[in-house]
Amino acid sequence: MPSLDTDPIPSTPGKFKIERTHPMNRQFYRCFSSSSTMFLWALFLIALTVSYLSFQSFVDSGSRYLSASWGGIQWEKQVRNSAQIHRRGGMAVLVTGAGGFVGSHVSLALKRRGDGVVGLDNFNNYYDPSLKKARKSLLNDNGVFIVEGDVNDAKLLAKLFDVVVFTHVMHLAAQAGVRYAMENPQSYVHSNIAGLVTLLEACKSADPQPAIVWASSSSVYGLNEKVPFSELDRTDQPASLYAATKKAGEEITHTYNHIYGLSITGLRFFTVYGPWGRPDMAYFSFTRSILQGKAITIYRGKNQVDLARDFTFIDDIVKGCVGSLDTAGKSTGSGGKKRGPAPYRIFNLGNTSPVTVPTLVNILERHLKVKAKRNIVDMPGNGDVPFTHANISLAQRELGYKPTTDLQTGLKKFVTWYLSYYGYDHEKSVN
Ligand SMILES: O=C(O)[C@H]1O[C@H](OP(=O)(O)OP(=O)(O)OC[C@H]2O[C@@H](n3ccc(=O)[nH]c3=O)[C@H](O)[C@@H]2O)[C@H](O)[C@@H](O)[C@H]1O
Repeated sequence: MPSLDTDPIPSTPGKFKIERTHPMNRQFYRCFSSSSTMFLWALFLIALTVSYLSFQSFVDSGSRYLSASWGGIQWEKQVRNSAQIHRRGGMAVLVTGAGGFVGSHVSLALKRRGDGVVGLDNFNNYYDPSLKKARKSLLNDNGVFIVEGDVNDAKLLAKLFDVVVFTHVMHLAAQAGVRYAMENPQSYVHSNIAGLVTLLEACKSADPQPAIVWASSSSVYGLNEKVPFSELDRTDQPASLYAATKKAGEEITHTYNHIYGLSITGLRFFTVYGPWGRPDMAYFSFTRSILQGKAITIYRGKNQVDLARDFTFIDDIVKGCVGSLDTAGKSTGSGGKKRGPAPYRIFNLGNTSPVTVPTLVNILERHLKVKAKRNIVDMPGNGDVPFTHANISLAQRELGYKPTTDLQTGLKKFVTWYLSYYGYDHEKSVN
């Protein structure tokens, strides 16, 4: 029999370090040599662990209670007021990502026509949170209350559905950005997969169930080369993790439609731009750099072909979102049980006229009256696709969707907003 003093032999050399037994350790081993002492020690350790764990859970629940930014009578009153419907046949809509670019515009449009709107946003710092807070304050001035919280917070969602009978959910909260997925892949799983499932679980259990309209993405077309992209084209070749999570969202929502009777409409947005936009997007960051006199990097595709996007103006996208809410059929389930088939729809929301990135820069130069310093580089393998181009006939037919703003006009509106928001103090225009 090997004694306690014998060195253990590692099964995989190098996996753990062999410690020479210290004289102090010998005493420690002797302590355990009698079985009754060992039993007492074990009891003591168990008691210690149990009291530590209960203390931890007390601290956790206490701090959650103290730091929770939602709950309470006043909070519920704000939520109810915001959800008030002020037109006949109006809807009560929960807008997730309401502090975001598309979310803030859609919330305002719904509120202005008399629908009830409650926002939800976690105000994360993917880009300058002060821009999100400024959107929040604009919405607040227009009677839209944004709850600060995450779509992964099932308790918060349950509470919201408890306080308000939402007829619709406009789900826009997401981790956006194609190239950032290589830097922070987990954030895409957290928001676009886990967050989506948490939200669908809440919607499935709500009684009555709301109809759901949510943001998919043009990026699901990935390496598809058939143009223009139609909803029937293949979407099984994503070029980025962002695209893959959006594609997964389309499959996940299909499951909830199939099993629980949730009414689902997925919208494939094509590179949305405009006032109050996202600072991480090319048109926005180019504007900032041009004004600051910094060089901009323009990616170029294979064989020196310019990249192109079907840039779509925010007002057109808002019309598509509102049209989707207006035409969404009802969910059929209740109490988590399906009572019959419910609609499952997917639409492209694009502009149908792709423009190359260098042309986008030319337009910005004209509007800003400043020459850009261009640094043209080959497109790195970072998830980008060479071009996008939407076929919108389905959305035209079913939603009455008809984009009316060309890139020239839309960028003019963006630049006007940019200069009024950031002024000419270019140092202020941080990311
Ligand atoms: O339709 C979508 O579903 C997506 O649209 C948007 O993605 P993209 O179409 O990639 O927009 P965006 O980043 O503005 O790059 C535009 C062009 O500029 C090029 N580009 C970009 C940056 C740069 O420094 N240089 C450059 O040439 C770049 O190579 C590209 O050709 C949303 O961000 C995304 O969240 C998602 O909603």
